[in-house]
Amino acid sequence: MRAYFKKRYNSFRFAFRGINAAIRSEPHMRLHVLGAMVVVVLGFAFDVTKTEWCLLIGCIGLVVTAEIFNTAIETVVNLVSPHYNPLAGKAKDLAAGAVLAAAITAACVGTIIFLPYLLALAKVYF
Ligand SMILES: Nc1ncnc2c1ncn2[C@@H]1O[C@H](COP(=O)(O)OP(=O)(O)OP(=O)(O)O)[C@@H](O)[C@H]1O
Repeated sequence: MRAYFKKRYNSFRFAFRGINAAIRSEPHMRLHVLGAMVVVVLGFAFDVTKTEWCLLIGCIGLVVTAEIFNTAIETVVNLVSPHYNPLAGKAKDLAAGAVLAAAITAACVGTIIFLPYLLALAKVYF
């Protein structure tokens, strides 16, 4: 039983090490984290609804998860194909495309949620 919990504990430790490695080594990941912080601050500032929080948190999770998978794929590709290979390039392009698709989705959701709040704020001042 003790060995079981130690194994589960180590699995979490390795997973957090992976997230930490992505934040430390990937400038894009740091940009995503910064973007997530801005979204959370705006969420509190505009006092968004519970449903809107769920959508915003879901989008943050989607983008961060896509970036971590992208980093993992890039790392494996660099390991198995350090020299030029069209398939290696395709794998990296696909992984980067997944991040872009997630980021576009998040940008659309963010615009739909925050634009009405921003317009209402603009009406108060102008
Ligand atoms: N081994 C390779 N063979 C063929 N094309 C490659 C190879 N490595 C990279 N490429 C091409 O160069 C592009 C950029 O690759 P790179 O490894 O610099 O990733 P990146 O997009 O700069 O990632 P990041 O900035 O997140 O590290 C890839 O999307 C791919 O088109």
